[in-house]
Parts: sequence; structure tokens; C-alpha cells
Amino acid sequence: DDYIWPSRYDELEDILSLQSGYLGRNFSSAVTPCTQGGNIKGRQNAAEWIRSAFHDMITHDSSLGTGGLDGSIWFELDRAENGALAFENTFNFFAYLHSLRASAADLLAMSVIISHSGCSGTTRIPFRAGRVDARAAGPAGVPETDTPLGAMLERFATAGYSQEDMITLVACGHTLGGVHSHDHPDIVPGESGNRYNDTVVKFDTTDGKFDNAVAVEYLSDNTQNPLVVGKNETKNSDKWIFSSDNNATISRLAEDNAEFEKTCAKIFERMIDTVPSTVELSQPIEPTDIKPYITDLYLNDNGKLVFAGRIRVRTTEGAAAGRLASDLDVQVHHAVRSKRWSCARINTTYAGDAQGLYGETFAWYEFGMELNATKGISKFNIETTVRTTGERILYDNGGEGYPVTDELLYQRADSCVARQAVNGTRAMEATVAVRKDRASLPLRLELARYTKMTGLVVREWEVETIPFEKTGETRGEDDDWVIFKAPTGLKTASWLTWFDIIQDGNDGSRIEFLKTEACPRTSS
Ligand code: HEM
Repeated sequence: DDYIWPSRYDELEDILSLQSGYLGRNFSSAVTPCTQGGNIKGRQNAAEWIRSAFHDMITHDSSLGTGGLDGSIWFELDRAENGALAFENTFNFFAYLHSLRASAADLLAMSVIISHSGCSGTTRIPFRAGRVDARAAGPAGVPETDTPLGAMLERFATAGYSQEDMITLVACGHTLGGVHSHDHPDIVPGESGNRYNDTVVKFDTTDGKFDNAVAVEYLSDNTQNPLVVGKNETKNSDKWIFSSDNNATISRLAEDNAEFEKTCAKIFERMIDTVPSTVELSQPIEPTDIKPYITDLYLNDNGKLVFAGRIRVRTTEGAAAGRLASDLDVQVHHAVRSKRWSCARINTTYAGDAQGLYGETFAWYEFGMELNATKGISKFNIETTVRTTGERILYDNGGEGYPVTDELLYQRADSCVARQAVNGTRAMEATVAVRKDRASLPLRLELARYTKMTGLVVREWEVETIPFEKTGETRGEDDDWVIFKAPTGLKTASWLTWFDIIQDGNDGSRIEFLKTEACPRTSS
């Protein structure tokens, strides 16, 4: 495990690893079970997500390096080729996870992995991060049912996919979901205007499972696939596609279910990694073994340094690997500002488990401690002890320890967003304690403001820089910190957001990706 904390992919790793349970981010809940569609007739979220990713990706041009999985789909919903509810729904599902650390395009890519896994796919599809969100529509060209075969082949070839790839990708996509009367009344009769009274004809009889029934049923001539046996021959695109190499590829896909699942995992990996050439994807993000989270590091009213957080321990291998949550003690060992290790150990308390994809599990251990502010803190190590065997393991973040700084302290209790709005704006005040030796350096707040774009589901982020001002107040046992504040306001509709606190000079110092929080309710 080469993971070094902190990483700019920590947020994405959380979204990927923590699907359910304690502090779960719940991305997969919308595709659990696979046929889930939020009780809306005809809707299958997993199918919609995979289809959205395909429509976004297929306009890629591999020689020009343009297009691909970049979220441009959400600027292209007025096109006939994207005339379905699926695309809008898809973004709405993960809008709550969208941030400057998790692009809509990365979330769309991840949604394919989550759908595949939620529909009983067992082959791990690697997730690489780094997709950059498009800020405008890309070129058109998603094939439609009546697109001539030659033009379809050309479109896939331009995107980097051979005829065999095309057949495979279509079969892998059309193992879930079906054709909707709402979107294609010419193919599936039923209501077209009413999104809540949609009639769907499925591509195969096992729409809740990632299997090769779509291929088997097509070959056995008993298929109900509306894109094979539809009345309008010109719109039977699956039939034209599957038979375009005399059924060679689709026959192979029909042979073995386990092979089908693996083949689909591979081609889905290619699909989500088809990105503009300007994008550099990361190495696959693996579930982090040991991951700390600092929830608080601030000066309290007694001048003490409050240090609180969580340690997340991967427990997938369980007792055999000395990772049985109930048989594990986790301690935090910190070094003071001078880098000398403290004699004291900070105990943690087991707080619960979280579950990830493919049977991954994690246990959470929480701690909170008052430290001597004069001595400060500079880093910590994590130590686990298996209670029954006494086996101890030290985790030191690749040798350097897990870094923390007491140069800048985010005073969370004095930093909140007002519950009442004035003219649609809620007041916010971020408060930071700056160590005296750094108090003359400029300090700024970088606030991510999102704006809703007219007529679009996807939101846009803008980063606003707000300078901190000295208040004149000092804090700490020896008044070693100077208090700064940055007052601002947030629109009621978008008050929940993130910000960084940054100081340049003398190596710089920063506290990143802090989340806005509402002020505590005051009883009156
Ligand atoms: C080039 C060929 C393709 C054509 C012409 C095509 C056409 C269609 C059509 C007409 C529908 C019905 C949509 C609706 O009524 O809302 C559909 C659904 C779907 N397509 Fe395709 N498709 C193609 C390729 C693909 C590929 C390559 C994938 C994924 C890898 C994919 C994934 C899906 C999924 C999952 C659905 C079901 C959506 C739902 O039930 O909400 N399609 N496709």
C-alpha cells in the first residue's frame, strides 16, 4: 500500500469505499437492489447510469483527443439523440456528492462501477480519478436506432472501438433496462408525455442481473428485445449490430456467463477511461488500509488544543489478518511541535463499521483529546494491537508520520452559517487561530461557490477568494495564537459547500476541504 495521507483523492476514495454503514456515503443505495428505481414505474437507476456514461463517452474522437467521458452530456440534453429522462436523473442522484474534489465526470465513471457491482458483477473494475468536467456541449453523434450500420461502425471506430468492441459494448449495456414508451413511443407503445406512467419492454428476461441472457435469448430466437423484434425493422438496431459479423461476437458472448461478466467489466473499464487527451487519469484508487480523519484541531476556551478525529481500518480480511474490529485496539501517538514524540498515547473507541464494494469492510475508531497548546502538535503515528495475541503494528505514513499543523487552527465552533437568511443570503464567518510567528502573513479563504446554470441539471463551481482580517483577539495558554475572521455570505440554496484556508510564505500552510456547517440552534 503506497498510500500517503493526505491525498487529493481522499474524498473520491471515501465515496468509492464507504458505500453503506457508519459514515457511509451511500452512492450504491440507489442501485440496491439492481432493479431499484425509486418506486417510479419503469425506472432502473443502474441502467440509466450506464446508459448516461455511454452517451457521454461515445462522442470521443481518439485521433483528435476530444470528447469522451467528461460530463458534457448534461449540456446536450436538448439533442434528439439524448432524448430520455435517464441523463437528468443520473446527475440528480449524485449531485450531493459533486464537489471540487469529485467531478461530475468522475462520479459518472464511478456510477458504472457501482451499477455493475450492484447488479451482481463480481469482477473488480478499477476506478481511476481525474476526469475534468466539460463546461459546454461537445460534438453530437450518439448513434440512434435508425442510424445506418456503416455510420454506427464509423462512430465507434472514431471513438477507438472496433466492430467486435461495439457488439460487446452494446450487449453489455443492454443486459440491463429496456426501451421506454416515454422516450420511444414509436418502438414501445404507451404513454409518452407522462414520466410516471412509462411502459418499459426489457432487453432480456433478467433485467436485474449482469448476465448474458441478452445474447442467449437473441440467439435462441425467443427474445423480447424491442431493438431486435420491434415492428419497425429500420429501428431494430441491436439486431443489425449483433448480426453485423454474422453473429460471431454475440455467439461467443452467449457461450459462458462468467466470461461475459469478465468481458463486460473489461470493456466498461475502457468505456469509463475514454477521456479527452488533456485529462491524465490517476492510478487505480485502492481501498486505503489505514486512513485518519481529523475532525477537530482548535483552541478551546481553556486555552487547550482540542485534537479529535477518526481512524478507519480496513477489516476485509478479518481475523486471519489480525483485523477483527472487536479484537483490535487502535491508538494515536502524537509528536509535539518540536517533533519530539509525546509520552502519552491517545486511545480510540470503536464506533461502527462501513461496507464498500466487492465485500470490502472498514471499522471506525474515534478519538478526542485535549493537548497542551504550548507544546503543540506536528504529526502522529497510528498503532494497532490485536487484543488476543498482543500483536502490535505501527503505521507511520511511509516513515514521516501523519502530518498536522498547529500554525493554523480552524475554530469550528466559531465558524458557522446562520440559520436565518437575510435577503436570500445566510451569513457565514470562518474563524482561524494563527500562531503568532505567522500572524503577519496574509491568510485567505478559498470558497467554492456553486451556481445553478440556467436550464441545466449540472452545477458549476467558482472559487472565490476572501481575505481574513485580524480581530485583535488572542488565544491559547500563553496567548500564542491570533484570531482572524473572514465574514461572507452564502445563498440559501447553496449554503452547503466547501472551502480551504490558505496561508502562503515560509513553506505555506493550509487546511483543506472544510465543509460549511449550520450554526447550532439557539433555544429561546
Ligand atoms: C450504438 C448503439 C446503441 C443504440 C442505437 C442504443 C439504443 C438504445 C435505446 C433506443 C434505448 C431505449 C432508451 C429509452 O427508451 O429510454 C437504450 C437503452 C439502454 N441502452 Fe442503449 N443503445 C446503444 C448502445 C448502448 C451501449 C453501448 C450501452 C452501454 C454500454 C447502452 C446502454 C443502454 C442501457 C443500460 C439502456 C437501458 C436504459 C433504461 O432502461 O433506462 N446502449 N439504448
